[in-house]
Amino acid sequence: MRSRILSWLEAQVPASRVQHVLGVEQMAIALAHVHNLDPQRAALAALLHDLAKYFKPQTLLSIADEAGLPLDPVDEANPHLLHADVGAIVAQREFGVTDADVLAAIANHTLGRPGMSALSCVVFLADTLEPGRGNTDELRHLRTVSQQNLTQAVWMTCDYTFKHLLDAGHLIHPRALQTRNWFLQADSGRWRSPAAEAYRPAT
Ligand SMILES: Nc1ncnc2c1ncn2[C@@H]1O[C@H](COP(=O)(O)OP(=O)(O)O)[C@@H](O)[C@H]1O
Repeated sequence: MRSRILSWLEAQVPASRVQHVLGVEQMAIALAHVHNLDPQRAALAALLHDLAKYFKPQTLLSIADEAGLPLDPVDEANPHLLHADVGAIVAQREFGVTDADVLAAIANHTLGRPGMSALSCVVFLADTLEPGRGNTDELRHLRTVSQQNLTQAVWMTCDYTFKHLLDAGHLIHPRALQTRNWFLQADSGRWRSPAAEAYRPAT
C-alpha cells in the first residue's frame, strides 16, 4: 500500500510535497509510539493526508457538494481548505480505505475538529510540526509539547497557525476556532459536554 500511495502522489504533486508527506509520516509514527497509538494507522493517515492538495478549486467544490459536505462561507472563499475533507473521500475511492479513524485523521488534518481522536490529533500536529516546517524556537517548543500532551499541543498549534493567518490578513475558518476552544477547555479540565462532534465518512 505504501509504495502505491507514494507512486500516486509522485504523479500528482511536486517532489517538495512528497517530502512533506514523508516528514508527516515520520513524525506521526514517532508520536504514535509516544502516545500508545497504532503506528501503522498513523503512518497510513499521514501518507494519505494530502491526496487532494493539488486539486483545482472547482474540483474540490464539486466533490464536496456531491458528498454533501457542509460548506462554510470560508470554504467558498478558499476552496483549498476542502482538500482535507476531500482527501478522505479520495482515500476511500482510490485506495479503498475503510478505517473511519484513519479517514477522520485525513479529513481533520488542517482544521481539526472539536473532540477529534488521538489519531487525528497526531496527524494534525505532524502536518504543522514535521521537521520540514522549520526549526524556530516556537516550533521546537510545540514539538516538545506534542510529545507530552496531545490536548495542549493541539490548541497551542491552532494558536500558532492563527498568528500566521492574522499576520497575513487571511480568513480564519470557524471550525479551526472551535477546535482550538474545545482543546483549550479540555486541557484546563473545564469541558463538560459529553458530545464531541463525530466524523462520518462520506458515502
Ligand atoms: N484555520 C484556518 N483558517 C483558514 N485558513 C487556514 C487555516 N488553517 C490553515 N489555513 C490555510 O490553508 C492552507 C492549507 O493548510 P495546510 O493543510 O496546513 O497546508 P500546508 O500543508 O500547505 O501548510 C494554508 O494555506 C493555510 O494558510
